[in-house]
Amino acid sequence: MARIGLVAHDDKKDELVAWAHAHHDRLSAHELWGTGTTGSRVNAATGLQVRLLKSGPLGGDQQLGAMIAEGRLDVLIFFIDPLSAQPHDVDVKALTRLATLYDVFFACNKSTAEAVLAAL
Ligand SMILES: O=C(CO)COP(=O)(O)O
Repeated sequence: MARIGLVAHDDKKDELVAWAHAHHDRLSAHELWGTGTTGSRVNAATGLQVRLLKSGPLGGDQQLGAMIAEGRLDVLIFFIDPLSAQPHDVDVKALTRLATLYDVFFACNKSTAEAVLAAL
């Protein structure tokens, strides 16, 4: 069982929800964590039990970063929107930096998320 963080920027939330729905059975075998809005949407649409952190712009990205730094998260699935500026860009950078630094599985698009999930 892996500990997986799920996050998506607003324009990518539909895509992440659809991906989680498509992989419900596989994902249900893992411990799921999510930023507030993303996690709530996945829970409502799929019936999965994502444990909710704060919304990303209110500290949820940093909570996931802290989990990575403390060795409490194995995988980060973060559907990033490359076409929109984010008001909390510094938090996004901090999270992606820690995911890279601590060498956790880190998928920022759907194709990579498919590969990571298949590898778990
Ligand atoms: O902002 C986010 C990632 O940077 C995601 O946060 P929400 O899931 O709360 O929208």
